[in-house]
Amino acid sequence: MAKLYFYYASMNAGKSTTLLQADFNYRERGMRTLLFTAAAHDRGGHGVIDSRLGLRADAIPFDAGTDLRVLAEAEHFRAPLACILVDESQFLSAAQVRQLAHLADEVGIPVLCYGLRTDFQGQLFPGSAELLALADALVEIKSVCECGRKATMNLRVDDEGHAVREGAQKEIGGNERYVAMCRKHFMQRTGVPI
Ligand SMILES: Nc1ncnc2c1ncn2[C@@H]1O[C@H](COP(=O)(O)OP(=O)(O)O)[C@@H](O)[C@H]1O
Ligand SMILES: Cc1cn([C@H]2C[C@H](O)[C@@H](COP(=O)(O)O)O2)c(=O)[nH]c1=O
Ligand SMILES: [Zn+2]
Repeated sequence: MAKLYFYYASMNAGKSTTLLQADFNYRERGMRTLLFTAAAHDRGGHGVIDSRLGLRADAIPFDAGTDLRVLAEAEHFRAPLACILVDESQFLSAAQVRQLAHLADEVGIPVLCYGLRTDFQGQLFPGSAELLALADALVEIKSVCECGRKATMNLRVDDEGHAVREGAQKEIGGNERYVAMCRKHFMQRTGVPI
């Protein structure tokens, strides 16, 4: 049975790199894949998955109105897909995650989602919450805080490097705007009351 996977991590942990390696692995064996990424996440260009190691691939951009099930079924009908890979899956809606679950369960295509677990306030993203609830496999991709502990949280910083505590959940950016860190240091820097 095809499965729905959620590979989750903090920022700068290697999610996009791992996705692009998995994609290459399928394609070098002659199998067809379908890639999605969030339209809003245009750090490396619109509809592009880019890793900090320099790997890049074009992907179908999704926004709130995208029906991933319809798009994937049409592609699968044209020529069978071996796998669907979704980057920035924290930005999926709950309904879109259910579309992906349908593709795994009813169409038989494995779906690999890569994304953040929590935002700059330590709250789940909508897509991450639904993936944590529905995925067959939850796989953590690990990275380290400056102290050597596992980095599980994402601190948003301003231009002076000060912690940002309030703001919209979605703010596209990279290493200049976010620092992955362990929970202890995230709590200390944000001053979140216990
Ligand atoms: N030149 C490099 N050589 C090896 N690793 C690198 C290099 N540049 C960045 N990295 C590593 O790549 C990882 C970030 O990869 P990326 O796929 O962009 O992360 P994510 O998608 O999780 O934000 C980090 O662990 C970083 O240390
Ligand atoms: C923590 C957090 C992140 N984002 C955005 C910032 C980036 O554009 C992506 C994550 O990129 P990655 O390096 O591929 O992991 O998500 C956001 O909008 N809000 C947040 O709280
Ligand atoms: Zn730390």
